[in-house]
Amino acid sequence: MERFIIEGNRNLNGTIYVSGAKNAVLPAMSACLLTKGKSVLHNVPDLIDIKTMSHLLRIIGARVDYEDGSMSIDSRDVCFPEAPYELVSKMRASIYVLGPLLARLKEARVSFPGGCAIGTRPIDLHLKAMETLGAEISVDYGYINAKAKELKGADIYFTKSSVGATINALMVAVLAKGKTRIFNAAMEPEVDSTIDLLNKMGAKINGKGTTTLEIEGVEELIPVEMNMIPDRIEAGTFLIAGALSKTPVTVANCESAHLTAVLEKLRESGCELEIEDKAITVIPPFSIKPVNLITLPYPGFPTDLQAQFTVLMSLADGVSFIEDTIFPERYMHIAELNRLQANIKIERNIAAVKGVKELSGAEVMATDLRASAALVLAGMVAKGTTIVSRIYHIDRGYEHIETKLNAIGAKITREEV
Ligand SMILES: CC(=O)N[C@H]1[C@@H](OP(=O)(O)OP(=O)(O)OC[C@H]2O[C@@H](n3ccc(=O)[nH]c3=O)[C@H](O)[C@@H]2O)O[C@H](CO)[C@@H](O)[C@@H]1O
Ligand SMILES: C=C(OP(=O)(O)O)C(=O)O
Repeated sequence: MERFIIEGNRNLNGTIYVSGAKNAVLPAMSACLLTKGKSVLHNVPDLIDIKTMSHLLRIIGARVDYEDGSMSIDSRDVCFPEAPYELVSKMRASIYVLGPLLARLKEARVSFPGGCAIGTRPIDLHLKAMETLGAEISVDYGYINAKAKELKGADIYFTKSSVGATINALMVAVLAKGKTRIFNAAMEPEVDSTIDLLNKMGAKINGKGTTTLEIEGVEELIPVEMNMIPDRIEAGTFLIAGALSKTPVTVANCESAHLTAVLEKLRESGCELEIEDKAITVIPPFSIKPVNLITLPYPGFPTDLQAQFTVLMSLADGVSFIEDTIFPERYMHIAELNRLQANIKIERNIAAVKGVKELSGAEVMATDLRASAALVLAGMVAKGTTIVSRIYHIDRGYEHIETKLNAIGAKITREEV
């Protein structure tokens, strides 16, 4: 197992580069199963989750090759409609193969998904959408079995906004017969990116960027080549690293339009921001102001940046309240941050963060992907040395994070234990 040794009290300065978005690439890889040829995706990050999904697609019968950020997926021979527990338990995004397998092979057997320990993560909305489109769903031995003689367009109403369920429903509806309407669809950039990919393949989806999507089913989809969008969560993590620093940091290769709520909260905390076409420079405040925060579906503040923003608030000049409404139990990082002498209490699923003058290094444990990123940020500004164990979580979603941060002044060493 590997861990990070982080030397604290470091000042960051310079330009840091954002990779392609994991949460857009994973559904895109699954969507490639809908064609009967070779698609190519560019700007694909080198991440554990991407490797896990590649492995899963290979089991299903696709040929997947990856080199220098470009991935080719040849789905000609897709024939095995099963996603086994060993892989699915490692990554929630494996549930994204359910829709394409059902649409393409009219059957799928997928283990209930795993993923980060951030509270209960049901998939009832995914399954209800499949049923609405004509699938028969049954569950046995921890597996979801989906079967359909014919998939037919229909109206799907989501009682909750769900990124995953919206994407899975889209991937079935594009090949279903007739018209589907999805109401209360999620509007995250990763949903838009999936719509762009599917439409490029020949799907007919209207309503991108709104909560109502209209899909006219087509007979078949064709393979495509597409560039993946930048990772807004990685960008947001680096912006917060800049806000915690003493000198300006430029986050390059990012899409500021995807970060509106995050930029607003950074401004409220006292940061100055210089926004260019594909780069944002954050000029940190002399003293960090406390900011209250609620996570919400896009365009609200993302749950995936809640832990990192909590680190910023742990050093603010006052008290702030942080509530995660998407995953109300996503607070595993709090106990670890308190080990670094932050002063945070959880009451009724709200974190009350009382800013402290400084954090102090300690041994901490990464519990999930974004919590690990938060601990790295905290370790970089804490006094002394911080050791973060179980960093395999961070490798799921941040490409070469220590190399990127070290290039702008951090001192993080990866060590095998
Ligand atoms: C809206 C939102 O912020 N979505 C985030 C969510 O996506 P992910 O797709 O994992 O989660 P959803 O968007 O589906 O979940 C949104 C909410 O709906 C609930 N739900 C979801 C599916 C379902 O079948 N039934 C159900 O009740 C979830 O428990 C959650 O409270 O986690 C990802 C990883 O952290 C993030 O990248 C996404 O941006
Ligand atoms: C929690 C995350 O990933 P997953 O949904 O795969 O668990 C994430 O991207 O922050």
